[in-house]
Amino acid sequence: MIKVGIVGGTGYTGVELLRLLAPHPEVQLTAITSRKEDGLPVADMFPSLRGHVDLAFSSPDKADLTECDVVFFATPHGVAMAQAPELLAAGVKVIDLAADFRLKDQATFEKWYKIPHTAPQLLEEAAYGLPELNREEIQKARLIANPGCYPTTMQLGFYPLLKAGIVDAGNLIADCKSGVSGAGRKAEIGTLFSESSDNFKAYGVHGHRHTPETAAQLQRFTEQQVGLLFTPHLVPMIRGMHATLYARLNQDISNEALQALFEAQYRDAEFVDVMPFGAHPETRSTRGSNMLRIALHRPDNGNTVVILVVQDNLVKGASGQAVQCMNLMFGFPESTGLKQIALLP
Ligand SMILES: NC(=O)C1=CN([C@@H]2O[C@H](COP(=O)(O)OP(=O)(O)OC[C@H]3O[C@@H](n4cnc5c(N)ncnc54)[C@H](OP(=O)(O)O)[C@@H]3O)[C@@H](O)[C@H]2O)C=CC1
Ligand SMILES: CC(=O)N[C@@H](CCC(=O)OP(=O)(O)O)C(=O)O
Repeated sequence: MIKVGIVGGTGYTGVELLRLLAPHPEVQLTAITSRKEDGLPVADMFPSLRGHVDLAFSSPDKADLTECDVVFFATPHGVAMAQAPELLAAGVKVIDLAADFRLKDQATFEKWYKIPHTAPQLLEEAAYGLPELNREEIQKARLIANPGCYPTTMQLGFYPLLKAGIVDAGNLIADCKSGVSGAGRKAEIGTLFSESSDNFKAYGVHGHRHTPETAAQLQRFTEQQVGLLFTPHLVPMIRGMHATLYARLNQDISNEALQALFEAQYRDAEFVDVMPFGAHPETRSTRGSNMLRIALHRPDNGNTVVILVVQDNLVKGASGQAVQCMNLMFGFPESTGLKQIALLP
C-alpha cells in the first residue's frame, strides 16, 4: 500500500480523486487538505464518501505531506510549484493537476499564467502525464505535469495523423466544448446556474492557455511545427467534453487506412476507444469513466478529416488520468482502480 496525500480536497478534481482512490486496492489515503475546512470530516462535506473516507480535512500547513509516498495537487496554478521542491527532496513523488510544470519554457508559462515561476529548475524534469503518448517517461518520473482537459482530447485526436505525416500540421483546427465543472467548484458568476444553464457560448477565442500547451506537446511528440486554432465553448452540462477536430490531408489515403492508423495507434491503450468510422461519440458514454472515445469522419470524401473526441473532463481530463499516472509511477497495472463503466443516462 502507498500513502497518498491530496492538496485541494474540497474542489471538483480533489473529490474526484477521492472517489477513485478510496476503493483503490494499493492506496491508503493519509492527508487531505483544505485551507477553510480544517478539522471537518471529509464525508460531512461529501456524503457520497460516507463509509469510504474516514479522514478529516487538515489545513495545508498542518498536514505532514512528507509522510506520503505521493502527493496530488488538485489546486490552482502556482500552488504545486511552491511545495514540490521540498516534497521531492524528501523523496515524495508529486502529481500536479494544474499547469505549473506543463510548459517546458518558463517565459511561455509566465506569459500565459501571469505569475512568476518559482521552481523553473523542475520544468525540464517534469514528465507530461499523458500515458498514451508518454508512458515510459511517466514510469520513471518523480514529478508529473498532468495535462489540461482540452489538451488531452486534442493531442490524442490529432497525434496519429501527425505521426503518420499525412496532414498539414500547420493548420489544425479544434472546436471544443466543456461542461461547467471544468471551471472548478469555486464561486464565480459565470458558473452560476442562472448564467450557465440554458445558455451556450464560446470563450477565449483570441487566446486560451491550452493552445500553447497542446501545440508544444504535439511538437515534442511528433517533431513537427504545429499550428493550432483552438476555440473552447461552455455548454450547459455538468461533466463532459466534446472536441471536433479538423485536419487537412496532404495526400490521398482511403478511409479504411485512416481508421487502421488510429486502431493501430491505440490498440494497447486501455482508455482510448476508437469507434467505427463515422460514429458519433456522446459525452455521456464517458461520464464517470476514464475512457476517451474517438471517431473519424471524412465529409464528402474530401481532403478534410474530422476527428470527434469525447471524455469526462474530471476523469480522463483530470483525476482519472492522474491516477493512471500514479499507477504507472508505482508499477501497478495501469487500469487499477479505473475500470468504472460510464453512467447512463
Ligand atoms: N475542473 C476540471 O475539469 C479540470 C481542472 N484542472 C485543474 O486542476 C486544478 C484543480 O481544479 P478544480 O478541482 O476544478 O478546482 P476547484 O476550484 O474546484 O478546487 C481548487 C482546490 O484548491 C484548494 N486551494 C485553492 N487555493 C489554494 C492554495 N493557495 N493552497 C492550497 N489549496 C488551495 C481549494 O481548497 P480550499 O479553498 O478548501 O483550501 C480547492 O480544494 C486546477 O489547476 C485546474 O485548472 C485540470 C483539468 C480539468
Ligand atoms: C470550462 C472551463 O472553464 N474550463 C477551464 C479548463 C479546465 C482545465 O483543464 O484546467 P487547467 O488547464 O487550467 O488546469 C478553462 O477553460 O479554463
